[in-house]
Amino acid sequence: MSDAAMKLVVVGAAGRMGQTLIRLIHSIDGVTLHAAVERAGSPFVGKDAGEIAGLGSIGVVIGDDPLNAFLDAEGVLDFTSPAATVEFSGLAAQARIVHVIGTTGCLPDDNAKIGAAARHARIVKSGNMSLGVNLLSVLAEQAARALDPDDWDIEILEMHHKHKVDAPSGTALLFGEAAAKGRSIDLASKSVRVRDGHTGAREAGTIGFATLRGGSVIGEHSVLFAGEGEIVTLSHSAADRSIFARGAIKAALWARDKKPGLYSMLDVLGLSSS
Ligand SMILES: NC(=O)C1=CN([C@@H]2O[C@H](COP(=O)(O)OP(=O)(O)OC[C@H]3O[C@@H](n4cnc5c(N)ncnc54)[C@H](OP(=O)(O)O)[C@@H]3O)[C@@H](O)[C@H]2O)C=CC1
Ligand SMILES: O=C(O)C1=N[C@H](C(=O)O)C[C@H](O)C1
Repeated sequence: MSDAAMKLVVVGAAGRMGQTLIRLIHSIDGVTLHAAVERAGSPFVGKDAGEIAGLGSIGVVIGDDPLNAFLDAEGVLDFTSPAATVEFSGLAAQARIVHVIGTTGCLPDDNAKIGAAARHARIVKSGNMSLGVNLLSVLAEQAARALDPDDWDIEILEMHHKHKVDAPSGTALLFGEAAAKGRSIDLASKSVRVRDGHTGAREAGTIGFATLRGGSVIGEHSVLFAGEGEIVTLSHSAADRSIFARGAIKAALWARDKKPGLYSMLDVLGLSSS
């Protein structure tokens, strides 16, 4: 593997995560900001990425041509939108580079296209890039395996800032998948994502989701195991977006010498059980 700093592109450079990534790349060794990209027509195109991220000028101007940015880069860090991420995965495959995907809200059709791109790109995708959440997902899987579904109900609660556009959060779904794996069930057929009106009693074995939105909350998640007379709660609080950015950079460096394929943060962190 090369000793030179890994050349990274940040797409969605002016967004909440894009700015956080640019600040972190600037402050650590082993990675360098090769290019920064926003959508064509964005008011941030042509501006210095460091100025937008609050660093002052760093000499990297935000562009709107992702393929050109990817061709001489080694990896792309992507916290944008599902449509943009699908496009970027195809371009990352063309450029044969690492694509770290933090974008949430992808539908099955989007994931199929991302999976196809992973034949040529090294893709790491996760609904949450933090160490804490990924560790907690392993614990949620273990708890779900240990607790009888006839006696213990699983509910997943999340709260995020008022600007978030997808629900449930990628992290809530990650916890849901972990709990479903622990119970050896299919999440899609067992999840209850909305309750309203006369719902009837709770069906045993289902996994419920509840979503709160408001203010500037970065990310609060709880996985509740509710039994007769007791509740076990696994919870995670994000106090700063740098936990996600740090995970994304770690993922890019990890994937640098891997074969093309679709990987998760559990693979990156050595927490994968299968
Ligand atoms: N996995 C994880 O650990 C985390 C995941 N996320 C996820 O990351 C995503 C982004 O979150 P956040 O940073 O808060 O959102 P923001 O809306 O602040 O940032 C997204 C940025 O991407 C830009 N963008 C959208 N489409 C394109 C495109 N085609 N080309 C270039 N840039 C584009 C947006 O521009 P414009 O405004 O013009 O559309 C915007 O600047 C969400 O899906 C969120 O859930 C967030 C935090 C952690
Ligand atoms: O949109 C966000 O902000 C976040 N999105 C991710 C999610 O959907 O879980 C991760 C984190 O919670 C912040």
